[in-house]
Amino acid sequence: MSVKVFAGPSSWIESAAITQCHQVAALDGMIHVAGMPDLHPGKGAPIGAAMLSSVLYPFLVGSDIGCGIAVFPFRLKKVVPERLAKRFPDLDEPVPPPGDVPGGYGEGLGTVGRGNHFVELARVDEVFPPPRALPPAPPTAPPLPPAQTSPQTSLQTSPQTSLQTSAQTSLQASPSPSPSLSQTSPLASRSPLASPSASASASPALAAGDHVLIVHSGSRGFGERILRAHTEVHGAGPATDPAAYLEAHDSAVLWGSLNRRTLAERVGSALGADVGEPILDVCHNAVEIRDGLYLHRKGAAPGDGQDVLIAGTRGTRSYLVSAHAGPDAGFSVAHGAGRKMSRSDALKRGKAKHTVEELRRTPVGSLVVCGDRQLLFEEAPTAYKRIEQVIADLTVFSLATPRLTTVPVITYKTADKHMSPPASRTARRR
Ligand SMILES: Nc1nc2c(ncn2[C@@H]2O[C@H](COP(=O)(O)O)[C@@H](O)[C@H]2O)c(=O)[nH]1
Ligand SMILES: [Mn+2]
Repeated sequence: MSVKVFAGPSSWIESAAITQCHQVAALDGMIHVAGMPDLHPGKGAPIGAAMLSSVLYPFLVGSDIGCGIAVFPFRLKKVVPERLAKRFPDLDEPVPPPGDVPGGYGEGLGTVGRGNHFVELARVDEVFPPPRALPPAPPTAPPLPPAQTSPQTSLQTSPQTSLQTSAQTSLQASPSPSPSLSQTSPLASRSPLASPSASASASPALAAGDHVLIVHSGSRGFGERILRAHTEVHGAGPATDPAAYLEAHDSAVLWGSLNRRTLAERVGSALGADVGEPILDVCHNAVEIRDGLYLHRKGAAPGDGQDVLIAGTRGTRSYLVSAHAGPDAGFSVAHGAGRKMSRSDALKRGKAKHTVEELRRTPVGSLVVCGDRQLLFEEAPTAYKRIEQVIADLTVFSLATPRLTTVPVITYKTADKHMSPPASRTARRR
């Protein structure tokens, strides 16, 4: 029941998020809570955290089970952003599901979903020279770098804000997951997505100027249905039948991945692009079984020996990193910049600060396809923390090594009826 937050003295972490980490640490069976530098408060549980426990808690994964970020090589003959933005298909309209869709859940396949989800055409910007040798994941807790001690003082606004303390509540004996479950769960042995830590670090064959499609989406209504079935009976309590929850969870993880591929194919075919196999597809809301324990991740990417795209915002760079996090960090890294403002604050402040036109063309010159004005403000780049700070923290704490950056060209959030595709404009003229 320890809590450790990987944020340096210059990083701003809301005290409410630290409080949530300690509340989670006090749960029965909880062993360790690792907060990432993009840590921020969520609904009842922190976002940007990896939580290791002998007890399985579905609410710690949340409703968007299987949400993740995939990066696809996206080869286009000519990139004229204004023209391409108009050709994006309506990604709020689902496609017919295949017969063997995971979990038999057919609704909403091929849709991006609202909120933070997005499909982004991005350009590879800076490619960093390869590191000489990646440090292996430490077998035990590494000594703290100097930066780790300072935030303890800078964040001491409440008794619960110290960054590495033991939770006040003592660990109560709780049943460990049965060994047979750990061995037989699909999570223990199946696909790299279902077993996030299993995937190897691949060197992406990308060069500056190449284009990629970044797809951030989850399991839409499927994950929500799975969580609701649990919470309606047990609220924030543990899963009484972990195997049943895990079976549904694994289907949602696969569904999320299928959805990201479907989105990439839809956009590829509408834009006339050649879409390759994903360079990476990493799920940041899931539970992994590790040494017979449950490692819950909510807004945290598996980070022990694999590449991860850490999203910035639609108006800043994103970073592809090689992750090498150890047990202290819950074998995890950040998944994004993390929200700095609540949606309502972003809306209120944004309206005073930005025009809609400003938000449709970002400071890096990229275009935003978003027909929903409110979402434009809620998701403004200024609503997020600085991605450079997140990456600096991951680097200082030896959790990740930056490999390259991407810069947005077109970010699709939701259909914009003013930007109809050429085909429908032609149809209307007839
Ligand atoms: N490159 C972009 N990144 C974005 C955009 N909108 C949000 N974000 C980042 O994604 C993470 C994901 O958050 P999650 O908790 O919903 O999984 C978020 O922290 C932002 O940093 C965007 O349009 N483009
Ligand atoms: Mn997500």
